[in-house]
Amino acid sequence: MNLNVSDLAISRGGLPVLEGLSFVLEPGRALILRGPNGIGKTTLLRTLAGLQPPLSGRIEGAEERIAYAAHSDGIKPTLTVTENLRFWASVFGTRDIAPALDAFALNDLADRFAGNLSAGQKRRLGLARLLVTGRPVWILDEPTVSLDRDAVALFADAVRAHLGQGGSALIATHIDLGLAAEVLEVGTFKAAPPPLEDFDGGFL
Ligand SMILES: Nc1ncnc2c1ncn2[C@@H]1O[C@H](COP(=O)(O)OP(=O)(O)OP(=O)(O)O)[C@@H](O)[C@H]1O
Repeated sequence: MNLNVSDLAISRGGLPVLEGLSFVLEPGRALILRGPNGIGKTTLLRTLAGLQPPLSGRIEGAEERIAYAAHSDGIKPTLTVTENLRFWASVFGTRDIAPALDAFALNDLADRFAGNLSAGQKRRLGLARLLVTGRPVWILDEPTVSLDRDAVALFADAVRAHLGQGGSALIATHIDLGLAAEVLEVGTFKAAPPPLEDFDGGFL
């Protein structure tokens, strides 16, 4: 099933950010979001994840199918790595956390409290959560922040495996992940600034 986005307009803090955005994300495909800081990539991902409504347009194929990895990784610091993954598995109605531990090289850290992990280790745990969701559409906001080169490679491998199993991924990133993916330049869809209600006042 595709994720279909048609003529989407979105806002943040009451101001329009992007408009006229349309794309299709097919099973087995990855789409990389590119664009300068502040253009609206996070706002777009938040909207697709259902955290805020669009101004207008249509999003089809998102319901109950999206796993969202945001800037904040949402790990529970007083639970161990294993307990975190088991917690998320129970939330999403899945059982097997072993592939997630393996994919992100977390076995040696399995009994450590998540709050005591390094930034990159926490990020690996946050990304491992994707695997226990069982959800097919991964929405990822700068997923490689804090990751070293080996961990970036692990992440790219996990995405490739996910695509190979018929999943899809929409990834906002400033780095080259080495994935066979299309690139969507978000800046093309920058919204026009709202008209000034008080035109003269705008100069004062
Ligand atoms: N909580 C907020 N309240 C109001 N405005 C916000 C908020 N967060 C972001 N913005 C503004 O919304 C616009 C879009 O921000 P967004 O975070 O979507 O950009 P981005 O493309 O993801 O940027 P970056 O590459 O820096 O992560 C920016 O002008 C930003 O300043």
